[in-house]
Amino acid sequence: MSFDYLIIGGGSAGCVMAERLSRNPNNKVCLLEAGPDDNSLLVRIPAGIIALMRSNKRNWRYYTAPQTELHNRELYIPRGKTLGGSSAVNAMIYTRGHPWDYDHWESLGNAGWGWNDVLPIFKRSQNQERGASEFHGVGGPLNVADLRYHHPVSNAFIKACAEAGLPLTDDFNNATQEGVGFYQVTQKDGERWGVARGYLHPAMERSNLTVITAARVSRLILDGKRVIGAEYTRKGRAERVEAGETVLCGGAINSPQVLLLSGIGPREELARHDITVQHELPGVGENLQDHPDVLLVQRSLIKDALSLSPFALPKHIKALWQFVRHRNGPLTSNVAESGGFIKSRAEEPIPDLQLHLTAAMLDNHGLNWLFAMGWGYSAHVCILRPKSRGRITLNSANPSDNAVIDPRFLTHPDDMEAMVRGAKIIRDVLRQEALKPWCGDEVFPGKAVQSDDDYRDFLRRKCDNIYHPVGTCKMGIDDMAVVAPDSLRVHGLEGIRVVDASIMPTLIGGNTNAPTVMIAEKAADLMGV
Ligand SMILES: Cc1cc2nc3c(=O)[nH]c(=O)nc-3n(C[C@H](O)[C@H](O)[C@H](O)COP(=O)(O)OP(=O)(O)OC[C@H]3O[C@@H](n4cnc5c(N)ncnc54)[C@H](O)[C@@H]3O)c2cc1C
Repeated sequence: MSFDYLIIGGGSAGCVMAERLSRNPNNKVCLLEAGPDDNSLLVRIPAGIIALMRSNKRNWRYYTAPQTELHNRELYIPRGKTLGGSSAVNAMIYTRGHPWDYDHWESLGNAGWGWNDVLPIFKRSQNQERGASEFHGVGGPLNVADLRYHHPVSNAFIKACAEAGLPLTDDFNNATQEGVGFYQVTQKDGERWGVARGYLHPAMERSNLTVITAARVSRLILDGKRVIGAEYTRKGRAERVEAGETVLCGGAINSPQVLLLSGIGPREELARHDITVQHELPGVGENLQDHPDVLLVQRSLIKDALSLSPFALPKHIKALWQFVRHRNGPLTSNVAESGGFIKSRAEEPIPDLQLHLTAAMLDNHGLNWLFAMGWGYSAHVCILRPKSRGRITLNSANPSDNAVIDPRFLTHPDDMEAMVRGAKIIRDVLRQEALKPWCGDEVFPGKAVQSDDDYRDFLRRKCDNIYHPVGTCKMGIDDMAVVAPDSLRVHGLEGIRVVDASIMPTLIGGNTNAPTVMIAEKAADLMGV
């Protein structure tokens, strides 16, 4: 098979690329996705995230390497494995980060990626249901809506934040970002509106776009320094596809893995696995950044939480009816309805913490079933610009082995101290008057945690991640950069670009789906399509 363009990975970025590249009927475009299609009720129903978190079918279900600062725990890393990628399994929160993040990218040598350059792209890629404004656009493919359902404890959490002296806001995507409130979500008419729904599904009507699912790319095919296609396996058979240009959209974990398997990366890492060096590029897999996150959990006196208890069954049946009949009620919840961006101390120039409140008892990403059968609520706090840096390496040269994911969480001491400040702030919020009707026993951090050392110990035991790995094929002009800012072409190679969350030079201060869509839209602009 031969195409003009080959897209590897049908996730957030891959869906945008497929739509943009196939707009011109003269372009023959092929999209290879490792997972199945996204035709699933669990994907459509927003609260389906609870089941997708455990899915073997549409979730890669990765684990990190042992984290040295976290008692060598191996942390769960869910990633979407279906059309739409992680946008098909995510919490649908629509945030972009702070304008500073993009001006910072530009200051690192990435001309054209400053806030004033990217704001128009964010605006044109969205359909803001509240209407157009200085910061929002209408008519774009990504539908951005207010939640149709708010759990009472999410409301009380916002009030408690105000009582604790935190600012409130009704828009996290303005110039300041600061404040607590309800998140807006990528939903439409009460259903998840992932990037596949917004971009890919309409484009799949086009005869010049071929989408092949269950096709896992094992390596790129090179002719000298030019990439001419890729090999993939489907139903146990090895296949190949050739293309004039290949766009790698495998996400921050799989894109570097595919490059490494193809002999593109740091010499020593390739040598360790007897992979012939096709192109030495020391930055591939380096610079991994993710948001470390911890949960503070309260038991609830009122039994109204999202519980997996059998006693909650009648409520769940009613919720299903509300969803089926009216597309509203608890099943339209994104399960992290309220939260926001705050400063961990007065001298921070911009918010350095993000909060998410879940009206459920959560431990280990909800994978702890027994715990989730309790009645309670959980407040996440994460630091937005961690200084720790990790890496993606190979387990082996076998393409069906998972990569080694080592975010090295909290290895930078400043990250630990910011997490301690964050945990203290949230604990204070959870004790405020507005939450008193719910406030039962504290589960985490627990009564014994009082001193700063206790908090550090708590974080070593419980700190985890909140699903935003980026940076492993970073954009830039320095020695460790993998792609060039003016084209997203891989340095030193022809016929190959990387377009996904892995190109972020630094992690933005917010959830990463909308920024990934922006990256892909901008990539298409740079390609002139
Ligand atoms: C549980 C969860 C909750 C999240 N919540 C939010 C949120 O509320 N808001 C937000 O903004 N962000 C959220 N995120 C993050 C956001 O969804 C991601 O940052 C974004 O989707 C990343 O897009 P991507 O294109 O880089 O990668 P992905 O969307 O992960 O896409 C990569 C695609 O490539 C495919 N692939 C990988 N390797 C291969 C291969 N070898 N061959 C073929 N195909 C391959 C994968 O199956 C996948 O479909 C969440 C993520 C998760 C996992």
